[in-house]
Amino acid sequence: MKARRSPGQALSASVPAAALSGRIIAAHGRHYLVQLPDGTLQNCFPRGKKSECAVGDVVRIERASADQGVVTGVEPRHNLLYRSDQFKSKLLAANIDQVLIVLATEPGFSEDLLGRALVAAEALGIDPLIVLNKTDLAERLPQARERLQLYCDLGYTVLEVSASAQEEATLAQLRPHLAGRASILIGQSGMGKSTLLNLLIPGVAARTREISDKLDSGKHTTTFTRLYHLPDSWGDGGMLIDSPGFQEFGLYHLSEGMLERAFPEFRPRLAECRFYNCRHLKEPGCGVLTAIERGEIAPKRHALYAQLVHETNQEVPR
Ligand SMILES: Nc1nc2c(ncn2[C@@H]2O[C@H](COP(=O)(O)OP(=O)(O)OP(=O)(O)O)[C@@H](O)[C@H]2O)c(=O)[nH]1
Ligand SMILES: [Zn+2]
Repeated sequence: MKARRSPGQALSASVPAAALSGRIIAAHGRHYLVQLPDGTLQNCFPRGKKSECAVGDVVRIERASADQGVVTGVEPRHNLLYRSDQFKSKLLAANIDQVLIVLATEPGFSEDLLGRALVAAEALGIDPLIVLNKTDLAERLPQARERLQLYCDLGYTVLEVSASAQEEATLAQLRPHLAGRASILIGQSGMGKSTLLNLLIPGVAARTREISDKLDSGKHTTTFTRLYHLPDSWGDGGMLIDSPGFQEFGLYHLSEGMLERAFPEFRPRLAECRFYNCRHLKEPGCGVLTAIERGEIAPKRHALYAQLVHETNQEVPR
């Protein structure tokens, strides 16, 4: 077995009593912006070399100067969403309730990325919400619906919206799902993530500039993960986290045992496998493989599972 240290583990231990407490609302490498209860933003850095935090983390800080601080501790997390391969981990967000996967009718979306985002959410035990945007492009809609039918059949919620052509209707559809919860937006480039964010967070451009100015301290503009508060009128403490678009969604940190359970359609079959340690790849008497033969599990879902199992077994080069 590989020994895997969870990111951020090193920091969780000691929390000094008299420190200030706030939430990380933006992160760029080891540079964090921490929002304090009075609304001020502090530029913060972790103390230890290995210590990592994520947007959404509630941290204790010690003020080093008027607008600088040192992160001295992290409150226990409910969860931590991250990507990883055998070389590195990339933290996405902590303490989230929902993964909002933004897809579009045009350009075509990557089903691989969708599948991985669903697995990541399942592994954390949080809800995924699939949002199909640009439904106003009517000629592209049937094909997108066809590609998403499998995921509807698996029980995932798919909302059809049009962020630029039907603003009010889109807001009305999303609001009940987002209000009072912490959601992270995930999507490939071009799906309309920024358009959605602009719609959901009034004044987001100015807010982003403020964060960017602080975080970059006058240097080049980079992309980074940011947390926005949903409008007060939406009710209690809802948050939306925007992550920079990415092409790869490695889930190296998920063990085979976690992977098999992250496919909801596999779960009822696991007890049917002849061998208690069945890997569901080519074992005789496998409940999952039998269900595929009967047409009850989609081969492409199993192909994704097999690929993730392959990736998680990659050796770390010495
Ligand atoms: N027809 C249509 N176009 C849309 C809709 N939403 C967004 N777009 C367009 O799709 C393009 C991409 O939208 P963005 O919001 O920039 O997409 P993004 O996912 O943030 O992409 P990146 O900025 O590359 O990360 C823009 O030209 C938008 O105007 C929609 O509901 N319908
Ligand atoms: Zn099996």
